[in-house]
Amino acid sequence: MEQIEIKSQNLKELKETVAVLGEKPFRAKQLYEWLHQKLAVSFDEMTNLSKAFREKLKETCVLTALEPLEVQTSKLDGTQKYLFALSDGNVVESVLMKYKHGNSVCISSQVGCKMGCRFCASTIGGWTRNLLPSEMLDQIYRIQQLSGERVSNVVVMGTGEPLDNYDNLLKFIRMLSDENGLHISQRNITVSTCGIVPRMYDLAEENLQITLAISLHASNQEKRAELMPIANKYSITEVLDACRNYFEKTGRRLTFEYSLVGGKNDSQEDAKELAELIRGLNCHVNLIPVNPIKERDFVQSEKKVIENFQNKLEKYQINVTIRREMGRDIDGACGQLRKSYIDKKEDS
Ligand SMILES: C[S@@+](CC[C@H](N)C(=O)[O-])C[C@H]1O[C@@H](n2cnc3c(N)ncnc32)[C@H](O)[C@@H]1O
Ligand code: SF4
Repeated sequence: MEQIEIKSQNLKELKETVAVLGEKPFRAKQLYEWLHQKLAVSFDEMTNLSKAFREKLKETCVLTALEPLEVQTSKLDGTQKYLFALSDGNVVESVLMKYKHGNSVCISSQVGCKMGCRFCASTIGGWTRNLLPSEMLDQIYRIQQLSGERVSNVVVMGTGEPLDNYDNLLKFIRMLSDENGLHISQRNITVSTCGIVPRMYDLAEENLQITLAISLHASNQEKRAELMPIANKYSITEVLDACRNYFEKTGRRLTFEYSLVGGKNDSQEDAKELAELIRGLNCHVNLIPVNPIKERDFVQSEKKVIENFQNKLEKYQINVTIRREMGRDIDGACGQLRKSYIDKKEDS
């Protein structure tokens, strides 16, 4: 008999599992709390469940728990990068960032990525598989336990394209915000996408309060397609239409991420074109100085160029911030810690 992957079950599914195992319905809530509030990593910890029930659980279920392989801590700002092993030997990375307003965790949604964006380390080795809801949740659970810090914000901005793992992502969001679990407000959850248009329309219908962030990175179709192959499938116009629909349906302000690549998309004309493109949309632009990766020859825009870009957008009344670079002294861009671990393993 196939084992039940119990940490990906929501409370309703857990009630069914508990019934099949011959236990009273109230046990499901106790079990859910052990898994998602007390963050248990073994059935033996669940001391208010009978020994016989725990034995049954061990026989019939697998309990997903990520194993920390490496933790890097920034001396500059306390940012921590975690490398976790999954049960099949794959590895994923996650980041804990400490801000005045609370602690934020950036999680991965897939092992690798199919999308091939030119400046991104996460896609260099291709895509291996989707992460399960439990594997997304457990990145947060383990970080909360290992760091002793309460996590208040979650961003799905690590390796992978979350809307390419749609069903698992939705289950993850609902379980993360469930009052019987960590109960993180959906308003404190951000999902970042490269612009999978049909899924953006689907997401608008899910009755969620999350923030949707769109990786735009260019002010026109041609430039975007140079940086992001997905633009050949869904045009920039289609992405913006989907954004307008998302705002109409959810009332949630959108975030546009714009990685500034020296000499590629950082001119004053680019800024003007961007302002015109998104005019009238309730949105916020996050400028990200691109983090150079050794496999590509992209360079970061100069500080002055970044500031001028920001000023130009502000002239057009666009809400804009420059993303503070967190953990600058530890393994660079997103996906690089995982990549250097895999490279080292292959070398040896
Ligand atoms: C790694 S992606 C994951 C979420 C989703 N796949 C997406 O593209 O929005 C999160 C953000 O990091 C940005 N990013 C990736 N590599 C980067 C780099 N080397 N420097 C700066 N930003 C980068 C992406 O463009 C995207 O806006
Ligand atoms: S930026 Fe996002 S979509 Fe593009 S390759 Fe990286 S993880 Fe994938």
